[in-house]
Amino acid sequence: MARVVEASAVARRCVADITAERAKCSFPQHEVTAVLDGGEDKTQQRRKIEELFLSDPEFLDAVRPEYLSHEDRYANELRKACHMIGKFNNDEEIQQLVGQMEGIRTLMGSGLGVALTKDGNPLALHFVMFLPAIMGQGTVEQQGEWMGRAWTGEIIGTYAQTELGHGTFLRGLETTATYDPASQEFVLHSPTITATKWWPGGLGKTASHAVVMAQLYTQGQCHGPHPFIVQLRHQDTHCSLPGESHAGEIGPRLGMNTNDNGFLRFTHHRIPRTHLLMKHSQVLEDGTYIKPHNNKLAYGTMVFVRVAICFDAYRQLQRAVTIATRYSAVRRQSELVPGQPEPQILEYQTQQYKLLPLIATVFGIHFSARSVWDTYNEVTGSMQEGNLDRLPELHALSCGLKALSSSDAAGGVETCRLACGGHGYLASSNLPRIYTTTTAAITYEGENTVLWLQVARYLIKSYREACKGHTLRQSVSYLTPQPASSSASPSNLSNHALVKAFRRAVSHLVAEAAARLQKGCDAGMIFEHAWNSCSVQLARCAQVHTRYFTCEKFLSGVERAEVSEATRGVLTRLCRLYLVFHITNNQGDFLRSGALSPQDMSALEGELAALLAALRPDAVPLVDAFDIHDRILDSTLGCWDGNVYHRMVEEAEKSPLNQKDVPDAYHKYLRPLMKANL
Ligand SMILES: CCC/C=C/C(=O)SCCNC(=O)CCNC(=O)[C@H](O)C(C)(C)COP(=O)([O-])OP(=O)([O-])OC[C@H]1O[C@@H](n2cnc3c(N)ncnc32)[C@H](O)[C@@H]1OP(=O)([O-])[O-]
Ligand SMILES: Cc1cc2nc3c(=O)[nH]c(=O)nc-3n(C[C@H](O)[C@H](O)[C@H](O)COP(=O)(O)OP(=O)(O)OC[C@H]3O[C@@H](n4cnc5c(N)ncnc54)[C@H](O)[C@@H]3O)c2cc1C
Repeated sequence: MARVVEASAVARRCVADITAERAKCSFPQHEVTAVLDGGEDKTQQRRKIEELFLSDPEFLDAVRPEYLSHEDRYANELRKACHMIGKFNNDEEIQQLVGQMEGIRTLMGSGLGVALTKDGNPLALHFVMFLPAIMGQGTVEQQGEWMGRAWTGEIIGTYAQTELGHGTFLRGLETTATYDPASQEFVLHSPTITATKWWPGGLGKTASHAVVMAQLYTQGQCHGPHPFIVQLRHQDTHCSLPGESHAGEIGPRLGMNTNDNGFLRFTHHRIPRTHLLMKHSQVLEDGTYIKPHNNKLAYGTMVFVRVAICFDAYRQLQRAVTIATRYSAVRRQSELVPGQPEPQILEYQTQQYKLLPLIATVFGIHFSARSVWDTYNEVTGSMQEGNLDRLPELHALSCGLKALSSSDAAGGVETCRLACGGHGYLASSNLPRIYTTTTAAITYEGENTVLWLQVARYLIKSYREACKGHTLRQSVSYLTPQPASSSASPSNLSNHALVKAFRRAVSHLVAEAAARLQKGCDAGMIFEHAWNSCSVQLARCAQVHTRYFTCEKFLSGVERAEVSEATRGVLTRLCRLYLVFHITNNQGDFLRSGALSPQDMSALEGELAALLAALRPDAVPLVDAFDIHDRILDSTLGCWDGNVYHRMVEEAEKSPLNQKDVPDAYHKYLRPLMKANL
């Protein structure tokens, strides 16, 4: 009984601490929530959908997934994923709320969808890549043939591109699709072990179909990687199709273990000619190849997914920083002043330095991802009308923001874990799972270093064009060399002056890299070797350019937001923190280019400390404004009421090892050892 009384005193203290934080709020929280949701109506809609799904007992887990076997874990997540589709298909209210067609995809990828299927959704690839591939790469007839069945879940697909030997270098894929005009079929074949498809999500056991990327051969010529629809499993029995294709799961991974990532091999597997997705390029019955307007159009599905990943990174970081910030308001440790009560760890400036820039980063990713999404829609809209002019810009923007958001989010989640001390290492904090999910995005859909180099390629090309006097696209127009008179240090350090300083720092970095590249070529290196010898510097150009892009979008997003002065105030402080944090962390770039002076840096470092102090009272209110339901956070450390210690103990008690006082393993292994010498 004494223990219970003591425990509830602790609970009362924790709850009191977090409640006191909420009283400090300086802004109307619903406005920040609405900014992030895209309007108050969207907030209401999201909450309603969450309520409809979270109140459904089918989405509850009988035990923590970590305690299940590999197979049971997969089955449990598949059960929930299928129930999610069933619920969507059979409930008109949900369909209206989420939107008839796109809705189910949005739902699966939303914070809610990701939280319901905790360790990876076996149907994710179906919605995120298989359907978009058919939409983006199929003709109207092909869409008619496949889309309806795919939306309802009659067929389940994946996107099988990566092979054991090649992921990054698409032109190096080895799977072949050779056209046979006699039977009007393509013959799919994996000529070597390294041609085995490896990694596609859902390929192991879930998918009945796949979009397979293979080298297209016709009339004796190879035309590069193209997308083909391939049936993998029998429509009634779900058995593998005997002999000609062989699929399976690749085994346990760092995380996302219920995505049944798979392998696939073909042995002269025949598919009809019409299974080549022919929106951009065609093979006629006699084997004649019709070229696309641009041979990178076959890579379109990846462009879409790279943009989608930015939103995912945003949501994962939101969850992690909510957990770590709430916990930091409840956790008390050490003495700030000897003899005085232990402070909340959020009082330590170093803790604020870990968390507040991450709260700002959530907004930075939000505003820039929205902007890239708008660009994606504009560019794909004009591509429908045959105008491909802005495709290179979209490619560079989507590569840059995918790389920046995934690395910021993964680094940020790890910082949040560290900010929770030992308890952040517990599965029940949910930080390990959020981390393993987030860090995967650094690798998939284009490994980040490789994507940085794609951005650099665009920057150098643009810079060279600017030097020839050509006009550049808006996102890189600042690379145009400026007259010397415009390069004086800023007269003030306003937000706009700092964004301008970013522009100057990137321009300088790009000009230096271009000069070094040229020097290599002038010294007799072939361009590719010169490029490789500068690639560390080139990747850096891409990173700073993309950071500049996020700063610019953050600032314009805050300026344009239709909110009260109090909300604009807190968002402006966050934006300022984001700018100052990244500038003071990368001083070399700004000092070398003369964009800022050492005196400016001192002033900004002083301001950084002041910003942390100014934002400290709004830390918990800001993460509260992310409006993440406790079930979606799924964390003993991050729960709304702050009752952390009770939840931790409650979760620990559920461990299967705690169900028996003496485990069977004691009798089997430990006892013989302990009693060996008796
Ligand atoms: C939930 C998610 C689950 C995960 C799923 C997956 O991972 S699925 C698997 C995901 N896998 C991956 O993501 C694989 C990552 N790898 C790749 O995407 C490509 O192989 C590559 C881009 C690295 C190089 O490709 P390459 O060797 O063929 O090309 P290159 O370097 O010789 O450049 C030639 C020109 O093409 C341009 N261009 C390139 N891409 C695009 C595009 N999409 N659009 C428009 N343009 C593009 C480029 O800018 C350049 O233009 P320039 O300068 O000549 O005017
Ligand atoms: C969780 C997860 C899910 C996935 N899901 C899918 C899926 O559904 N479908 C699918 O097809 N694939 C999938 N993949 C595969 C993924 O797309 C590839 O792993 C990714 O594109 C990287 O390719 P890679 O593995 O060949 O790495 P590699 O290219 O071998 O990278 C290894 C190292 O080499 C470096 N490197 C390689 N090329 C260059 C270069 N040109 N310049 C400089 N450095 C270079 C990289 O930077 C990296 O450091 C998934 C992967 C993971 C981890």
